[in-house]
Amino acid sequence: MPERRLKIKHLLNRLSLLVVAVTGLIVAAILLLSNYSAQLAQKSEQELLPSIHEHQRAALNLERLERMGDLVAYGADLALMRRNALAAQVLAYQPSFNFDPKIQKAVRDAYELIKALRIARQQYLKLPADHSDRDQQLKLLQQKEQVLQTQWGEHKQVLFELQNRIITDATALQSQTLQKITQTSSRILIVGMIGVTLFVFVLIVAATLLRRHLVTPVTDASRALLAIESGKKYQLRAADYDEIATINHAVDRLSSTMKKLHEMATTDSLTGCYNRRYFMELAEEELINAHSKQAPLALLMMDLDHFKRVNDEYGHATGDETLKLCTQWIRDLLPEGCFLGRLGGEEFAILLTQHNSLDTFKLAECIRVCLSEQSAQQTSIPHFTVSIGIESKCYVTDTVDSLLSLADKALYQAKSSGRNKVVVGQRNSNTLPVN
Ligand SMILES: Nc1nc2c(ncn2[C@@H]2O[C@H](COP(=O)(O)OP(=O)(O)OP(=O)(O)O)[C@@H](O)[C@H]2O)c(=O)[nH]1
Repeated sequence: MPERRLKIKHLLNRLSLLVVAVTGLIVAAILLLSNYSAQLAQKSEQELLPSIHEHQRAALNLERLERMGDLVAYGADLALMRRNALAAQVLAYQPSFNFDPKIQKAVRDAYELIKALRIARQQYLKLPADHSDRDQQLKLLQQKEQVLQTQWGEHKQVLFELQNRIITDATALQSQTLQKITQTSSRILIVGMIGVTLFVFVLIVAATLLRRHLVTPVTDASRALLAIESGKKYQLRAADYDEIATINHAVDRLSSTMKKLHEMATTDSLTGCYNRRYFMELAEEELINAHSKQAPLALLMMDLDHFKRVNDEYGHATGDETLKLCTQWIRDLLPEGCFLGRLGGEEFAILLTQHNSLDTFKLAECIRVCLSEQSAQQTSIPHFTVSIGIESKCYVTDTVDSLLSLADKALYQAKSSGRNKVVVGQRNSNTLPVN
């Protein structure tokens, strides 16, 4: 049953939804706070500011009342006293003190005192010169005036304290308003900062998810394609999304197709060893390598003796089986760094790297003897022998073709001198071990 995966568009939809939701929340929070701040400012303007102004006005009026009282209590001009007493009356009964009954009472008491003081002063100043008991009356009026002045002095103190309280209250109201506005501004700032942080966080989460589920798998797939192109190994992680799974599946199929194609292009279908074209390519590379590193390199040409007879006497199928077993046994004998190629028919070539001449000769002998022995023991095929010609790289001018041609000549010699032999090429034969 195929695994059920989400499509990439679902991932993108979810991420978009997340970003939109978070942005909406942040905008809503900022709008709410801004609205609250605006309301607060409006409230301050409508309620607190008039109240502050009322307090400031009351404080000023109290000061004016004190000055008026002083003019009445200690003045000598009756007209001026009368005007001030009238003004004090107007002031005492105006609504600017209504916000506090205690102040209202103190102001009205002040007016009553001012009124009493004006009457006492008037009586004192207007006492007729021919009054029968003038001295006595003056003394009494003076005493009364003094009592009232003392009372006025005490009441002025009360008014002064009230004035101070009003100013303190007004200042408190002012700072309270400012504090509220500052608090709201700070809240807006904090919410804004939290919002921006949240938004950045959501963006990071979105980027991480996109990277994990989209960018990395696509990058991996592209790396895998490059690896397939250069014949290297690759590894793909399990896909979380449908489209990525499809890409990974296509990459795997491409890889196995490429492997099959490469195998078909490089190997011989009957024996599984390298075909002539690929063997020649490998030999070219190894020869260049050996030249640059001054390393030894040898070529062996091997041919099955009288193979035609095998086909003729046992049939083509047995001939094929013989070729298969022959290559299998040779492969088992070859050390690391050696390549076996089927050049055609029953003719094989072996490329040996990192082998000196003696080792090469020994290996060729070993192959010859082993094949003969193993085929003798094998019941499914007839006994067979092989002839081998060897040629080693001697000069920088040596090419794969020239080495093959020289090894072929050595093989021809092996055949013509009786078969089942290893013959070293003429260039190396006088100094066996070769090279
Ligand atoms: N069964 C089978 N036979 C093949 C194949 N390729 C070539 N041959 C046979 O190999 C034989 C080669 O014979 P020859 O070239 O005359 O040489 P030989 O009989 O081995 O004799 P010498 O090489 O001189 O020892 C031919 O009969 C080819 O038909 C193959 O893929 N399968």
